[in-house]
Amino acid sequence: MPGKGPVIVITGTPGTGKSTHAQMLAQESPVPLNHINVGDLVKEKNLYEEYDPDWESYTVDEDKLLDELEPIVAEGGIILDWHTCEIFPERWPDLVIVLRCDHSKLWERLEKRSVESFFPRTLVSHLFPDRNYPLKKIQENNEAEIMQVVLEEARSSYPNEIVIELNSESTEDLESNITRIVQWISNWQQDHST
Ligand SMILES: Nc1ncnc2c1ncn2[C@@H]1O[C@H](COP(=O)(O)OP(=O)(O)O)[C@@H](O)[C@H]1O
Repeated sequence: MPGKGPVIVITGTPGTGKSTHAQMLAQESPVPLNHINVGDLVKEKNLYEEYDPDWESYTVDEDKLLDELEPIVAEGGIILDWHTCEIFPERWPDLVIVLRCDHSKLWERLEKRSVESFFPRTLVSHLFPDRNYPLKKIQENNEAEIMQVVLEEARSSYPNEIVIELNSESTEDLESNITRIVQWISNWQQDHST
């Protein structure tokens, strides 16, 4: 979709490094990119139907979310950072990055979001609201990563040539991924300058 900059979707199972990549990319990109953490936007703007405290998750109101994002996407120059991507219309993204991570490493990362292994669940939400990440959610996300759910979703929703799978297991991966995406943005910029 043409605009002042490309529309880049960064997706992947929770914990694969989407926000880390998006923040770094926003800093290093040769064109200004506005990082939109879609999960945060859903909470801030109440774009959900209900909240499930057991799973610590929101059922997103997809119509409301798309209405909110449409004018922002039309402007271009954005990174959409979310653990799913198939609801975004095919015409939106110029590039879809799917981050991947070895499942045992991913488990360790997600475990850091949870203190449930040390304290009873009923206490956790009161004492540690920021680390109230249910163990069953770690399991679910781990299985999803093994089954490459997000990758399949991206491949079935967008043309193959704009879907790129990148490993995100180390800082070396992070740096080389950012270098590669920055190069892609420079090419995009050249192709779109008149
Ligand atoms: N490529 C990487 N190498 C090392 N650590 C990483 C990498 N990507 C992410 N992390 C770490 O993993 C954790 C989850 O990253 P985050 O960006 O919050 O994931 P997401 O946005 O996909 O949920 C953070 O502690 C982050 O520092």
